[in-house]
Amino acid sequence: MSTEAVESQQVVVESDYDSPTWRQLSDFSVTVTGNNFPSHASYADLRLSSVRDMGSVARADRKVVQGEFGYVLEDVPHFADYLPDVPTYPNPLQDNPAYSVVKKYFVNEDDTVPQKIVVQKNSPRGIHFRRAGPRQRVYFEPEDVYACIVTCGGLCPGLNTVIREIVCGLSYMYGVKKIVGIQGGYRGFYSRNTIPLTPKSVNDIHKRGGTILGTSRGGHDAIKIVDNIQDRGINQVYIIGGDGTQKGASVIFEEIQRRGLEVAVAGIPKTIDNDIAVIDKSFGFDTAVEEAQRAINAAHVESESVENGIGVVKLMGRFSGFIAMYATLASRDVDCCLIPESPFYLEGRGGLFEYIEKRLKDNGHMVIVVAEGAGQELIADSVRSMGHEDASGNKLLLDVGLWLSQKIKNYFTSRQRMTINLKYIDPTYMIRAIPSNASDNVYCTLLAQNAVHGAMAGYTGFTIGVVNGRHTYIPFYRVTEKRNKVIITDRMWARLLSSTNQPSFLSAEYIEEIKTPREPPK
Ligand SMILES: Nc1ncnc2c1ncn2[C@@H]1O[C@H](COP(=O)(O)OP(=O)(O)OP(=O)(O)O)[C@@H](O)[C@H]1O
Ligand SMILES: O=P(O)(O)OC[C@H]1O[C@](O)(CO)[C@@H](O)[C@@H]1O
Ligand SMILES: [Mg+2]
Repeated sequence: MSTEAVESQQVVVESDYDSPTWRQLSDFSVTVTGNNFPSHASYADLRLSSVRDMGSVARADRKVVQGEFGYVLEDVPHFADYLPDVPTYPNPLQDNPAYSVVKKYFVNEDDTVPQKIVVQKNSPRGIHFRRAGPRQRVYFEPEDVYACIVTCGGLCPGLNTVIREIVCGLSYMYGVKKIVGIQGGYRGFYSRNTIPLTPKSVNDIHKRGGTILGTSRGGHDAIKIVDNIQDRGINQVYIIGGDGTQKGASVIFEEIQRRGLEVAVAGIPKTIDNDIAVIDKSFGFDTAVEEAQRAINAAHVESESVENGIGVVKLMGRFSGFIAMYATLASRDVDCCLIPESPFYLEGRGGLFEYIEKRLKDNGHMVIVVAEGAGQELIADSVRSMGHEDASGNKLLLDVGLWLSQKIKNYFTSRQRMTINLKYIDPTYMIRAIPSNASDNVYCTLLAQNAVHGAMAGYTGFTIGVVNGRHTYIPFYRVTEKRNKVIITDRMWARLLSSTNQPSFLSAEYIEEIKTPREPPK
């Protein structure tokens, strides 16, 4: 990087991420001089001075570096930000025979990955994340590392693969010997014994579904958890779980930082629903879509074997319909896909019943895929809402599959409209409990290895994720502040609609409204 380019870099502390476009605080930005990207130590100094200048509006937990042409690096914390005197060591990978012939194995310290890859000639370069991978120097001697792994939230194919590859990555790449598993999710830190993990003990766990460590919802007590980490002398914490888990990991990291501990906290995002923001895809999703085909095939075979057969398949997806959408697109046997993001209605013109009737008349059978979070507002209208939450505070859903099946049956039996033959298939937990497929296994391996490289290099308070095909370290707040959802005005949903030929359930006014460009604010 040239000196001129470096001289124009500025460090700012973001004040308000809730606003749709993030605000540039030029009054408080600091020009970085020197002949390299900000080193961690100087960066920390700049960051803290910015924080002081900005008083109460500053967010000390966010590291944002600005460069030319609208370049923004949303960086992750590093030990050097709050522990300036921590010694560093050469990366032991340098002497690893497996990597000895690799020409450029270490990641350049300055490498970052853009979030937005489709750009126009004059558009700003936008948000970037720090590229993941091994660094020349590490912040731990292998014999000093005491690592732990915990899995939280619901099951997902690939959990065991990630556990296996963290253990093997730490052992084979860095020579780490002390690794333990925390049993039963977050509460296991303070209520259960740890289990030792070695490459031998995890050797074939990737062939099994579930998590060998167990998991749970609720039970997140940051003080007790960090007390336990401190008491045991653990200095690397690998936390595998969904959005709730990553929020919990962020709180643990803050407490660790507040206590000034040299403990790296690395999150590995997990969710079968694929609803974690920023990342291209979450592990286990491919496996889920593949396994869903079996249920859809069964529904298709059942429905086409009888007169006016209807197969209803419920798939997971509490807030996002990605599994349902991809499983539908993959199968081609699905006539209608219902997801939480696309409200639908049953009766009247353009409604679901009208479509089913037409489809049965034309084809003699049909398959409906419904994501578990779809139509919840319709069910709540007709059934008294349970209004319950699970131990983590997630709203418990009403069974849309059962409800929909009953509604369809009622519709066709009332006034002797048509004799139908409906089969309802709920494969949700069968899909979640299987081992990951080959492609997810590779994906899990790379996530685990890059999480290990990050922690060894002194990065902390990060989630490892693939952004535009590249592994990156993403600040926790980025993956927890919102959920990834199917955008029904994007091309992918249009592709689905054109493949199933189902109604969009959108009113003509709504379609007109989104097509009309809005007046820019004066
Ligand atoms: N805002 C939060 N702050 C601290 N801890 C949290 C927060 N939200 C959730 N957790 C903790 O994270 C753990 C997992 O959360 P949750 O049960 O919501 O699953 P998840 O990680 O979102 O995965 P899933 O995709 O299965 O929902 C629980 O132990 C819960 O107590
Ligand atoms: O029954 P559990 O374990 O609470 O999990 C159910 C939820 O977990 C998820 O699979 C997310 O992990 C959701 O799709 C589903 O609603
Ligand atoms: Mg969740």
